[in-house]
Amino acid sequence: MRIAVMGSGGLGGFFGGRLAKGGADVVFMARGAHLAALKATGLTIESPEDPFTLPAVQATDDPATIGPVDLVLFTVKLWDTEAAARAIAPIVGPRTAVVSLQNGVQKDDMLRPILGDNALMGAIAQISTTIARPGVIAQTGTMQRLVFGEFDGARSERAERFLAACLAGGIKAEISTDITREIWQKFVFLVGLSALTCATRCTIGPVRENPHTRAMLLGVMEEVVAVGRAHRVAVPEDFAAERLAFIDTLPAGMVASMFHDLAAGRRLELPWLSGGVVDLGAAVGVPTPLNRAIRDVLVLHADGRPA
Ligand SMILES: NC(=O)C1=CN([C@@H]2O[C@H](COP(=O)(O)OP(=O)(O)OC[C@H]3O[C@@H](n4cnc5c(N)ncnc54)[C@H](OP(=O)(O)O)[C@@H]3O)[C@@H](O)[C@H]2O)C=CC1
Ligand SMILES: CC(C)(CO)C(=O)C(=O)O
Repeated sequence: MRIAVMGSGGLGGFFGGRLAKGGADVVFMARGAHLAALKATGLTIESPEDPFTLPAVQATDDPATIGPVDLVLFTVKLWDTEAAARAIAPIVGPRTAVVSLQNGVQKDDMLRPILGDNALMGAIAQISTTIARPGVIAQTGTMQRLVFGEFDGARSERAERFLAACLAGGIKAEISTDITREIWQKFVFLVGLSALTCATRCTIGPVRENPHTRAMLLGVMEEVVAVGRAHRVAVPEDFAAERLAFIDTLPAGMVASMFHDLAAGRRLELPWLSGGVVDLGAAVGVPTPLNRAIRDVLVLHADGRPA
């Protein structure tokens, strides 16, 4: 299976690396020092479970040199979505699947006008990875899971082929027949985790212990559930409470990726997380005061560290 990774950072580098290790024909799209290192010394995955190095990988910043592929793993940060989608036009043929592992529930609607309905397959990724240094991806913890599927629920041949490639590479992967619900359910958890860890500058341990922050965490997630249900997504009504129980099982030191971005003074995906909840809530008349407050206290950091 010929696979191109658009944005070979924490997420794309990790999953693209595992797919290549499993025998897929993978080309990595990257830029800057990371691209130079991939070309010079290959790709290294630092992982507590299964570290490995691929000493030589195909890497480029020019999609025109790749030719049409079977599947594009789309893994740029959300603010790069439109530009990266336009850049991959030369490698998307009539049967190419484009699988966005990005966070949030708006990513596929951002891609659809550029790439068309047929190209898109829905997906979520559960993992914690980052570019440790050029050419090197570091995984925190051992959680790694991909869930993907066609938006119409069909178990398509391209989804089955991708599943086989994932499993060959040691990726814990599965096909979902209700991928829209999966994407929203991950969104409920991610918005809660990112909102509360960023607003408090604390890990999830103290957030879930304190009655005030615990109530706010639950309230933030309840708003996401209400917005999803108003958008006719079959998220169970009590899903926020269920996620809170799940959060109680997580390591106390866990934070969201947006917390790392905030701590490092990098740009934030806030407009598509709590900000996305506010916008999507407004579109269907569902009030989202807690997510609005989170968005409004973090907004000064959304473009990176304020001067
Ligand atoms: N990392 C994780 O653990 C998880 C991340 N996600 C989501 O996945 C998405 C990606 O996150 P993550 O992997 O952490 O981000 P990274 O910043 O680590 O990786 C994105 C990479 O894409 C590169 N890039 C952007 N545009 C282009 C382009 N046109 N051509 C070539 N390369 C390009 C960036 O380069 P440059 O640095 O130069 O901009 C960067 O190296 C986000 O939506 C995130 O929320 C979801 C689950 C877990
Ligand atoms: C919650 C988590 C770690 C799950 O993959 C995530 O997606 C993020 O923090 O961006």
